[in-house]
Amino acid sequence: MASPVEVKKICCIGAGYVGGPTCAVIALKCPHIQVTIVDLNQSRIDAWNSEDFSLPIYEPGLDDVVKACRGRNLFFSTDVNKGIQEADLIFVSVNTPTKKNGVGAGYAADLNYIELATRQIAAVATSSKIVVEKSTVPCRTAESMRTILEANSKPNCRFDILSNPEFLAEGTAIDDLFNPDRVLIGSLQTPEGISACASLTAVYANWVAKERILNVGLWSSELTKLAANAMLAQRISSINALSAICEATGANIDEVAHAVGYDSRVGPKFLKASVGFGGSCFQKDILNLVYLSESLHLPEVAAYWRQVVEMNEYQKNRFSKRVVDTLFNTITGKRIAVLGFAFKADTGDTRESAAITLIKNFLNETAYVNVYDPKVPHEQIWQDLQEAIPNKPLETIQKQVTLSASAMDACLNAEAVVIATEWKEFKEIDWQTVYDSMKKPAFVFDGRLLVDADALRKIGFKVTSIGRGGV
Ligand SMILES: NC(=O)c1ccc[n+]([C@@H]2O[C@H](COP(=O)([O-])OP(=O)(O)OC[C@H]3O[C@@H](n4cnc5c(N)ncnc54)[C@H](O)[C@@H]3O)[C@@H](O)[C@H]2O)c1
Ligand SMILES: O=c1ccn([C@@H]2O[C@H](COP(=O)(O)OP(=O)(O)O[C@H]3O[C@H](CO)[C@@H](O)[C@H](O)[C@H]3O)[C@@H](O)[C@H]2O)c(=O)[nH]1
Repeated sequence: MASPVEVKKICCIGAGYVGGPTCAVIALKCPHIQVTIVDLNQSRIDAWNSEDFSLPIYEPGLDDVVKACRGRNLFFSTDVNKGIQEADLIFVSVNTPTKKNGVGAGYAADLNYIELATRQIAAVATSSKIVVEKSTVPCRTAESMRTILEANSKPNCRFDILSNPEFLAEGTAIDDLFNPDRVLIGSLQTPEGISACASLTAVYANWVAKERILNVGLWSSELTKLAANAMLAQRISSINALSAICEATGANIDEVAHAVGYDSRVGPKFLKASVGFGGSCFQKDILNLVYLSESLHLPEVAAYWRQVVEMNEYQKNRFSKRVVDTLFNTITGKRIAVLGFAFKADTGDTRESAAITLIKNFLNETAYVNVYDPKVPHEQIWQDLQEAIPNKPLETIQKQVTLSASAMDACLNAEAVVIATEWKEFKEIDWQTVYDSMKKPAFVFDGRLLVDADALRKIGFKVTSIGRGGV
């Protein structure tokens, strides 16, 4: 094996939900390494550099990490070329959304941002680099990156490509990065590939135990990321499918999940029934896996994974329908308070949030909707609703939707409260005051199994929870 390069300067291309927190934590844990995070988006970089630390993403504990190292060994910049030129190791952490047009539209990952970043590395690098795929990509993307880099490299520039997918979850990103279940590094099993892998392993070894750093082949690493997300999402769709049976039979999904999860072969995590999973990753990565399976002429495999996403759509629509059915089969002209807009608690991210589908369905039934979320900016909510309902002008949507300043405000004069995100503050609301301010009968629909349904019933609410008999 060639002796591994000691990494002294890291550049991360993409200052988003992954690049920002991941590389900020590397800077914190490796004070001897200079870390520069670059992005084309000027306003995002300005926010990362803002004096009052109003960072572009909300993530508990992130501001402390950035405060500890920004200006010391952590830098944010729009000068992508300089970042590339100076680094020994480059993380490519750009977005890989689902393709909207062309071959594979609606399923395949859009690799345009990966390709542009790779071409930029090839064009401006004047010394050898280790290039690390951090973004989630289809299996064998590293091969395309290598072809682009090798076809465009200058003399004496060598590029070694690694796959190092990220497993952090939003809302717990800092904790996940401090104490990862595992760090996965995929490399070609050549002397150079193994040496590059050793260089990156040495970076993580500053704070991650060696036995948690897994070294595998490149393609296994790329596929593991898709597989991990598919299997996590599959658990949620499985428990959500069972929640429908619970509602029809009088069984209680929390009791079923608890008892099933007690089996050590199953385990208790990711068995919380909900109004449906959201987030930028699960749906995108499963559709990516579906596309991969179809491209490999494995239609049964594709159908198997597609069903996980279909079950999720069913769950969101089934929940909205239960709201309408319970409110005497019509919500026309009725006011519904939707508590939570983020796809999960402790994040301001709304990508693929179940709340968007619920609100769209309520507006379709010509209801009025009050929305409150403690972290999602109002412009984001308008943007998401406009994208979800492209056939209605924003002004029309705004006639039906009010953005409220608090949960209490949202519930005022409403006929029903729908809990779409499991923010802790919704558990702690003064529900008696909410009840007093609502129209009667006052309904609560708990899409997150968050509140104490029996306590609310004692106040007078009619309560319907996912996976339980209602009212
Ligand atoms: N969000 C998560 O929790 C999460 C977790 C694990 C993996 N991932 C994966 O990580 C990748 C990034 O996700 P994200 O949520 O951070 O995306 P994001 O959209 O928040 O950030 C991506 C950033 O890359 C920038 N960018 C794109 N092309 C660029 C270029 N050529 N040069 C410089 N900057 C460029 C964009 O401006 C954007 O700010 C995706 O592949 C995603 O699937 C995301
Ligand atoms: O028991 C559960 C667990 C989660 N969810 C929902 O599932 C979605 C995703 O939650 P979570 O996985 O916690 O957040 P993400 O930030 O989307 O993280 C997932 O996606 C990331 C991006 O690929 C991966 O890195 C993480 O490992 C993976 O957990 C959210 O809407 C949750 O509310 C449930 O409904 N029930």
